[in-house]
Amino acid sequence: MRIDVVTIFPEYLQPLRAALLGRAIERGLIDIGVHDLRDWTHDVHRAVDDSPYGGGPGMVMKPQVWGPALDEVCGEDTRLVVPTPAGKPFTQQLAHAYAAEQHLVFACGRYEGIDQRVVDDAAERMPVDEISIGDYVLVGGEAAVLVMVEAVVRLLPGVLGNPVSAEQDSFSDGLLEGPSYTRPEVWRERAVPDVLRSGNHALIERWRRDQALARTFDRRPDLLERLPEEHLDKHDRAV
Ligand SMILES: Nc1cc(-c2ccc3ccn(Cc4ccccn4)c3c2)[nH]n1
Repeated sequence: MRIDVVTIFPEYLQPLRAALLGRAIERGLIDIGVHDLRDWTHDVHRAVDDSPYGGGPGMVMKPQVWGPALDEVCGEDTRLVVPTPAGKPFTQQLAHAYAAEQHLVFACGRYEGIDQRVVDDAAERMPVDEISIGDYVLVGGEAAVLVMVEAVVRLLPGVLGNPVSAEQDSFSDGLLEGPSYTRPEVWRERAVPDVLRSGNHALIERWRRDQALARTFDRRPDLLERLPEEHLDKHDRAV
């Protein structure tokens, strides 16, 4: 998979080259390109924004700069992803869909966003998704891209040391993950739940599912409403 990011703050994307993602790049599992949008400006001031038509606060990013940038960075098999507070929600399901793509290009806006004609024009040549990572407002798209790239790349074969955990993720079975424990057995007078040291794998699996159901019910009841009917057995309903 190839990922390209267009931004006026290329340095903001440096974390993509660290740790797990950095190792995935070194191992050739992904290629990542970060491009400075100002490389496509034409004026001495390298302007990327202008006042909004219709008035209102802030500035809007110029189509004459974004257009040529995306023309050059995007290719035949590109999916363009544009982070925005007004986007469709980014979910684990969407992360899996993106992990199957050949080429993702992320367009990082700043100010009040990018002139809408840039998205409309690109959508005539490629799939374009306007995506929100949550119901809060950031200053620009870069932090959203770091989140999405991490969620996508960890799903690629060979990236995670323990691939099983990608399937057992929170959300993968529709529930939140329950609590985890490691040594020591007792820490600040708090003991690890006995069942986890019982060696009885059926009991452990049942306890973990009960914990996941209880936590989901408490923190994200909306996820339970979305679960397909057959997803909960009669024991689950009793939890
Ligand atoms: N889930 C998300 C995504 C964003 C996001 C993504 C890209 C941009 C480019 C500019 N801004 C600031 C801004 C503020 C006000 C209205 C429009 N945009 C962004 C914010 N915020 N929250």
